[in-house]
Amino acid sequence: MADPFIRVRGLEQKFGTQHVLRGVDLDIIRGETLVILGGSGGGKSVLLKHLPGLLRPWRGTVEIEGDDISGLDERQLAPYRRKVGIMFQGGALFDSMSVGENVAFPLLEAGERKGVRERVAEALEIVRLPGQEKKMPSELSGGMRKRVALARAVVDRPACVLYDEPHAGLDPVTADSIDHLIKNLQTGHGMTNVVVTHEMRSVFHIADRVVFLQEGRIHWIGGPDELRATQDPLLRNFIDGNSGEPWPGSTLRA
Ligand SMILES: Nc1ncnc2c1ncn2[C@@H]1O[C@H](COP(=O)(O)OP(=O)(O)OP(=O)(O)O)[C@@H](O)[C@H]1O
Repeated sequence: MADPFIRVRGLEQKFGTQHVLRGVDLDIIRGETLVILGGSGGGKSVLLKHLPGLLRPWRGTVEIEGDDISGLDERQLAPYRRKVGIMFQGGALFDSMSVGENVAFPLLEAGERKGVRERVAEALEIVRLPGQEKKMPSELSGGMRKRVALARAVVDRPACVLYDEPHAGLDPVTADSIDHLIKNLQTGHGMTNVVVTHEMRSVFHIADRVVFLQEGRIHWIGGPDELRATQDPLLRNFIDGNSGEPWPGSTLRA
């Protein structure tokens, strides 16, 4: 098996009585783009948050490059978090800060003082927003906000980037441009990508492997071609966007 950058074993998460993750085993291979699919509320975002230690496992372990991070405190987690950038759901920019200040934020948090301006400029180049440092988030379109969020996720040159629904709220063309950026980070910059999305078009464009999470467990894992051909009823309905409910008048047509 190829070299895993992140290894998840027996991961379980409970919130009160709600058992959200019920034993997830997953290897995230260095340099791949892994897409996580699944129904709403199935635990995709919770799984994503475990990867850089933003949540502590109820049971099980998460390893980054062979080191078990599941028992570490915030200070001990800091070097691992620098290896794993996150583009949060909705972009989550600080509205009172300029684009440049937003992108610089993780570097300043990590105590970096030298070369910050250059690295911010480089990150904005990568997301194809060069020279936009002075703009305020309120002046940006939804797609541009996502790009700024992506620049912030990669400014510290992480080995791996996590994306929580990067296409949410975008038109198909803008969503496609985000896919190009994601793929370019993998092929041009050697990054490992883990993407939670509902966009099937994007899955077939960017994924090397796909994981389908169902009720807190991995129901299916495979490549995009296997996904296209699958006869698994759960996956078929998901791919075809079929809830199984009848349409009004459908009996008349039958
Ligand atoms: N911090 C938390 N405290 C309590 N419950 C939580 C917490 N985070 C998530 N949950 C619950 O865990 C379940 C799974 O949430 P999660 O956000 O991972 O779903 P998801 O698969 O990403 O869904 P969606 O596609 O709708 O975003 C939900 O029922 C959610 O309410």
